[in-house]
Amino acid sequence: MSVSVLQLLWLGFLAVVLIGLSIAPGLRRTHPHLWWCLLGYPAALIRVLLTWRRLTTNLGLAVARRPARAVVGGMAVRGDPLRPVPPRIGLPKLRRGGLEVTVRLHPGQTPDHYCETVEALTHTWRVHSVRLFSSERGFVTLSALAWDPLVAPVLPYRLRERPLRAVVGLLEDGRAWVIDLRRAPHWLIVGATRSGKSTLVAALVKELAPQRVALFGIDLKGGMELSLFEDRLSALASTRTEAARLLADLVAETEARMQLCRSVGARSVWDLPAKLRKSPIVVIVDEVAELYLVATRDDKAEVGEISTHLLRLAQLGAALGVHLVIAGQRVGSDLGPGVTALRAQLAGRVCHRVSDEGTAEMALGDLNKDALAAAQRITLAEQGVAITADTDGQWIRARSIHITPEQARRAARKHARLAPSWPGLHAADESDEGVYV
Ligand SMILES: Nc1ncnc2c1ncn2[C@@H]1O[C@H](COP(=O)(O)OP(=O)(O)OP(=O)(O)O)[C@@H](O)[C@H]1O
Repeated sequence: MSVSVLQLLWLGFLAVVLIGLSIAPGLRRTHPHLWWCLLGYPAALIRVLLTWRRLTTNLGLAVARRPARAVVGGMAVRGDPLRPVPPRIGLPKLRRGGLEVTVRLHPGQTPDHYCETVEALTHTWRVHSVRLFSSERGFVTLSALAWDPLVAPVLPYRLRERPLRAVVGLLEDGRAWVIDLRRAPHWLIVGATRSGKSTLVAALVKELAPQRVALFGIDLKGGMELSLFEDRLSALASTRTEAARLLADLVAETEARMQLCRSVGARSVWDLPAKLRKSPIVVIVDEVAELYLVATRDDKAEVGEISTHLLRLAQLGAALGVHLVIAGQRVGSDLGPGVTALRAQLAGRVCHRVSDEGTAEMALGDLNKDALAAAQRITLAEQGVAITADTDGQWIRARSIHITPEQARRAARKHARLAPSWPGLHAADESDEGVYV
């Protein structure tokens, strides 16, 4: 019996399909991105194209060419069109761990019509999530993610190093999570114990360590957390008195920078001529509530002083290259009016799992109620997961890279020579090492 070429092709095709089906689960577990390119994306593409008409009809997004009303024998009748036309879509594009499809809106439709349908799209396409954005009038882009990238965040690529910018993790939409101090000069990071605050701070310090930045630490838990990076810090305050002194000095430095800018007619340190330019300063405060605790009358005076200094640094610092990163477990309005006033200046926000509503409210309540609800849904098992928002008020789920204390300590030690000496902030070494502003 002779086998025709057609039969051979058919057998070959069958073999490829069977091999594909048998290796798919293992490949998905071990090499999810490869699985997505080879098998997941083609299957999802076929599913999107095959279900589009039925999906949009069921969701009311397909419209009839003719009006739904007609005159029949002198009567106006209204009914469902027989064959509504679905909105036109382009070919779904392959994206890292997902796909993207652009939809042309029917006349009269707005992106809001699609916002309500993302849940249905997620189920029909059998993907982890669907997000929607509109970058061009008359079109919306539906961006689907095949799985939750926050389960095991791996940075897909390295971004170009830019001063005061740190890649600290992954966003839910698959992009890198960047803390950019030029964009949002001051940050508030909150989270209950074991929620991942210190890991995030470690990731931030590890990224800032190779840059020409002066790092300062205030850690009233006896320096337990920030002493890891001591080699790279220009100063570390571990008592409240030391913190008050350090903050007073930093305010004096900020005022000196202001004078300097005024004398040469610059509007910010970034506009200063290169030879006058100063190292940016990043002040990291761990467990901010400790700074505001009042037990005795003497404490009250010191807390008032610290509160004023922090507020001044936050108000003046943005244009003068002085940045605050304030972290804490409990940051509620009960700590005093100074904290609420400070919060207003901290445009960058990160809220991990929190144990009290007041702290989540302090971090996100003034931005978006949805963000607040999303933060309250973070579970105990989701260590490192947080809701983050910066200057544009948009919020998103994110997860920091898991940096161990040892990795952070090693990075600090490696770049210790870049720590400018304080006071005076003289560069510790004059080599070309590090990223310049
Ligand atoms: N991004 C992450 N991915 C995976 N695990 C993480 C992540 N961040 C933190 N963890 C885990 O959570 C543990 C606690 O994290 P971390 O010490 O950063 O919490 P914390 O909020 O600073 O706690 P505390 O306030 O008690 O110091 C870490 O030991 C680590 O095992």
